[in-house]
Amino acid sequence: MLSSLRIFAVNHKKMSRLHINSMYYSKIRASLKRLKPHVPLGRNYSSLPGLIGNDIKSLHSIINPPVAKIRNIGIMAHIDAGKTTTTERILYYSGYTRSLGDVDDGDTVTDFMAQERERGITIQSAAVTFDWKGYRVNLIDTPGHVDFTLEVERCLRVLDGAVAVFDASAGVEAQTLTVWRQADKHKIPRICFLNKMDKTGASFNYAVESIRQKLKAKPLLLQLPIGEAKTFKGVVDVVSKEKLLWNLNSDDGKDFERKPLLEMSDPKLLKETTEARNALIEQVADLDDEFAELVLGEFSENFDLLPAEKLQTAIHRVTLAQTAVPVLCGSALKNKGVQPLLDAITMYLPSPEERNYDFLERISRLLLPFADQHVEIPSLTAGNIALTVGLKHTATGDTLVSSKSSALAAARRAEREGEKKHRQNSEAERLLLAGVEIPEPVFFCTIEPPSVSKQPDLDHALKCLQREDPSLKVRLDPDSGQTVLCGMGELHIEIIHDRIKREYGLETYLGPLQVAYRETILNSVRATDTLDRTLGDKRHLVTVEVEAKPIEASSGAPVIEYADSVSEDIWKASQEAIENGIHSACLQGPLLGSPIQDVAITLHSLIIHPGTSSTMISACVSRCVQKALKKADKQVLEPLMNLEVTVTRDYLSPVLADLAQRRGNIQEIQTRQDNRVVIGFVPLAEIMGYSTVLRTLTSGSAAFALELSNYQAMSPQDQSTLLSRRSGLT
Ligand SMILES: Nc1nc2c(ncn2[C@@H]2O[C@H](COP(=O)(O)OP(=O)(O)OP(=O)(O)O)[C@@H](O)[C@H]2O)c(=O)[nH]1
Repeated sequence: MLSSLRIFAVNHKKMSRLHINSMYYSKIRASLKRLKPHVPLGRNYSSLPGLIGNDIKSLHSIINPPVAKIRNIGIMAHIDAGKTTTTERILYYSGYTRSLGDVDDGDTVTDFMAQERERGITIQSAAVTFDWKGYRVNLIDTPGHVDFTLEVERCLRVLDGAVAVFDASAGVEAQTLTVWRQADKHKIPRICFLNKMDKTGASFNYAVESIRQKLKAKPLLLQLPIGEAKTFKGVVDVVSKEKLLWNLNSDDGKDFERKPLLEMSDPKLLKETTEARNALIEQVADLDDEFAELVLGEFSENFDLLPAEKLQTAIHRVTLAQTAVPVLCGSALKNKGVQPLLDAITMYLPSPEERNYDFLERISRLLLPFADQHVEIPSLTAGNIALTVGLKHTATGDTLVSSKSSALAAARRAEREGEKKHRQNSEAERLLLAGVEIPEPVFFCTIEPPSVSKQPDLDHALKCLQREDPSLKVRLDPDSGQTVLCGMGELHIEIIHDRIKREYGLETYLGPLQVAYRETILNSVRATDTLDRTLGDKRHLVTVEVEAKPIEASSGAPVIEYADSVSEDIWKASQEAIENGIHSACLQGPLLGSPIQDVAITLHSLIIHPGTSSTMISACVSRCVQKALKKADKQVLEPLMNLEVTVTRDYLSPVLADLAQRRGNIQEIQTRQDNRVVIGFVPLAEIMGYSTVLRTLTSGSAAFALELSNYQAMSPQDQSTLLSRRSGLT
């Protein structure tokens, strides 16, 4: 039996890139961060003889701990909330590193890609393994950019728990909402860390309230801050009624003192803490029957007598059940509050055996990740995260099983389950880890190799990159024969271009970046077509009649219907050829050559001469559908983005005036401390290069996040401007 050795499939020629590596980003907002000079890796890692160089610390972390002492966790957040800084502190306090890395200096462990160090952003997830008080923690730091959720999603499916990091001055921001929903989907227990408590405008209560309101979660306040913003100096542990103060003379935050709160020295804080503890006990009792029984029986008279361990065990159960989320606070940058966060990770987040996985897998070669360093290991117990190399056909989103026979057994079971479709939560579903959802790319551009002879090298590079990053799509333009890259945003394509150069040594040329439009039709139309061709001594003859009609917003692919007038025997015998023809016709609409969506195609008549090949049937159906689409009234659909701009009050007016010129539709302007948050929609075509404009308009003080909302119909005027521009008339 097996399971829960979860494996990230990574396949790449260079060992240095054997990290969890699918990428996913757009993050126009990222470019608002100041560019940083490349800083070579100069970190001081503890070393052990016999391991790769001096870079990797702990040999003891290679030895397998018991499963109950393993924590597989991810760190997730909105961009800039401080995930990487928090991870750096965690690595330092756990002894993994001997000096503190700084995102602003470009020398963090987990942001090890050259582009990450240069830009000060997280692009790929990085995994690190370290030990904390007898526990093994496998931790993944994920990117926080709002439109690039795939990398996060890819990680979430192998995690047992997650830490959601918040900027305490901003509360819940756009990307937090997105990843929170993803974590809900994968049923990941979470704890919240309100970071940046030292920052001007930091507000514990505001951030907690936004967790309650926006995430609809029940926060369990396990800590209270001592001071806020400039006065922040430590935290109170509500569970144990102790105060934790960081030694002002210790510049790395390693030294802090933990003291019980006393009536004599801290009467006010003690009163507040007792109230908070009582409220916490009541809240947990409300969510956990076992704890309620304990509290109402033995301790109903005086909650003060309830031992901290009993409360902690109940909080662990509630966290695992995901009925509430523990909340802690601190300042990673100022080195406060990170050690209690580590304690909470081991105490409240589940071990792999507490989660339901029913696999165990074996593979030939296993590696333990230490950011960009890797150590080969002979074996690993269930519940760990590891890397594997050399897989030729496995791509992101696949589930690996131990052998062909176990795969066949799984398939047989899945088949049996498929027959009992009415049963929910089938065996088949449990056999496979949830796949990743791959959003549709919204940008594309052509890419050319330096010379025709290098085209195979470029094809190979793109094939490898696509396996790592399924959000990157590559297709061949049928008219020009050029290779077309389709990606999630300007930066996504820019980084792919850069990686092809750095990792595959190919200097490629990108065409101008274009928005991925879609097309649809507005009325029903019919068309007929006949294909009559003799090849050699064989006659291929097909006649078809189809109807194309608009339908309510669908998933994108055309809905295919067969009218009663066509005999079932005839269409069933050629179903694959017919549907291939319809799909290929809908890939290129008549207006811009963009994919057609929200249409149904009905086959009304089909006459096939005996001996006609399926290629000819496909070709005839495709031509006929294209004829119908051409006859219909047509409509261009454009990607509409959710936009959130955070700007200081002084710059609000110019930002709004600029958005009005970009066909922006403002829904709401929120007040967040001294900032205004403009929330609305804007067509993607109008927002290209927005980071530079916004930086100029606001002297670099604003930030924005973008996310695809939906495809919307363009107004007749905008559509005709676009079509004239495309046909070179304007
Ligand atoms: N005042 C303050 N600033 C912080 C704190 N933690 C991080 N920062 C700063 O916030 C910025 C973003 O920090 P990162 O650690 O890169 O944030 P991130 O969430 O990893 O960002 P991405 O990886 O790009 O998603 C940096 O300039 C940090 O120095 C904190 O506790 N207080």
